[in-house]
Amino acid sequence: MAKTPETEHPNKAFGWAARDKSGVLSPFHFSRRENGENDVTVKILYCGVCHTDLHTVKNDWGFSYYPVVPGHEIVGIATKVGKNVTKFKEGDRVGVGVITGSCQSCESCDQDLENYCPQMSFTYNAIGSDGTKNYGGYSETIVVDQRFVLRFPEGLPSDAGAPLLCAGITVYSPMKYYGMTEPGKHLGVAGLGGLGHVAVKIAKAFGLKVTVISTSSNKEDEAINRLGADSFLVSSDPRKMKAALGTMDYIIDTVSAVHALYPLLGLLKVNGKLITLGLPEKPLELPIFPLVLGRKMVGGSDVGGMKETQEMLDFCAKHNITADIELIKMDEINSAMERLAKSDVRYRFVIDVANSLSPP
Ligand SMILES: NC(=O)c1ccc[n+]([C@@H]2O[C@H](COP(=O)([O-])OP(=O)(O)OC[C@H]3O[C@@H](n4cnc5c(N)ncnc54)[C@H](O)[C@@H]3O)[C@@H](O)[C@H]2O)c1
Ligand SMILES: [Zn+2]
Ligand SMILES: [Zn+2]
Repeated sequence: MAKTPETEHPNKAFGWAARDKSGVLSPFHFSRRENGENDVTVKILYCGVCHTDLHTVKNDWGFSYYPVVPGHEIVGIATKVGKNVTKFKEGDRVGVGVITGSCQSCESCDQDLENYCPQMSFTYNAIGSDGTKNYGGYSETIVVDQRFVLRFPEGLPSDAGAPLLCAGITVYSPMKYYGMTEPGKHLGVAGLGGLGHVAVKIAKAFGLKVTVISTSSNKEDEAINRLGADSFLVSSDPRKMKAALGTMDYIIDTVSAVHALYPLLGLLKVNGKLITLGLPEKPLELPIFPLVLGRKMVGGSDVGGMKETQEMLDFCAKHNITADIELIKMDEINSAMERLAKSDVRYRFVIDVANSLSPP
């Protein structure tokens, strides 16, 4: 008889999955592999809700592979460690982020850039190294090779710290790589959602001057008084956009939908850098004139390697950086997804997995 998600591995597992592009999530029985020699089994406590989870359950990119158990901002407790595991012991608080596998021998892996390995596998909606499908953190447990497990620093709370495992590293890594950490330089953050609000906090810890660029003034007060931004620019206000032309050294663009890059490029100084992190379902138009005439750069970045993710967690613990979260129960996920689609969240939903997920 063909193996089903419930019978392909020896250990029973339970989570919530989307079955089709309606994106509606519902209870799902499946199974997890036996804890191998290099593996850590994690009892999941909290899991953040990233916009990538929403893109995937809705099949925005056309490669969703149902059923999908999303979730890649996972904090939990190690309950089993394999005999070759040196980094963790049972009872340790650990994190699991966006990637759970790579070849471990290519040029990227050798440079601690597993995120750019050609054989990198995502935590969900992907095939793992054993040839079976990966299911993410909207579930009770997960089994992960120790290379892809993070030590969760003592000072970080498990719930508000969970979003750092994707949102945190996704904004930290390009800031480091593209040299966007020089104190006093001016950073624009376009899109004030999960990624954007963490970008503001990390940028302030690096000593940057931060301006949030947003389509409306709704979040202005919070951005400045709660998140610590220095100023707020409403992109739908032509007068303010004109006054801000050529004032920014760098921009981090976290917008999740198709949008124009032209106005953002105009905000950059000569030699300015626009780093796009959002993953809209259709290509963006790249205006060449402002790039050429201002020697500007447009770049991208995909999460970060494991070494840098650990560095980011330690940095956030040291600087008391966490996400601003709305804690939800597992059975509130469908309304949370609807609210996320409308940008109605301050600023990241986190599922209280351990206290709200139980098999029916
Ligand atoms: N590069 C990576 O490694 C990586 C990692 C995580 C997420 N992502 C992607 O980044 C994007 C943002 O993720 P998030 O979790 O922060 O999402 P989010 O929904 O929390 O935030 C997105 C922000 O974009 C704004 N926005 C949406 N449409 C807009 C438009 N047309 N114009 C201007 N602003 C608009 C929203 O108001 C919101 O503030 C998603 O596309 C996600 O898939 C990329
Ligand atoms: Zn994510
Ligand atoms: Zn590799």
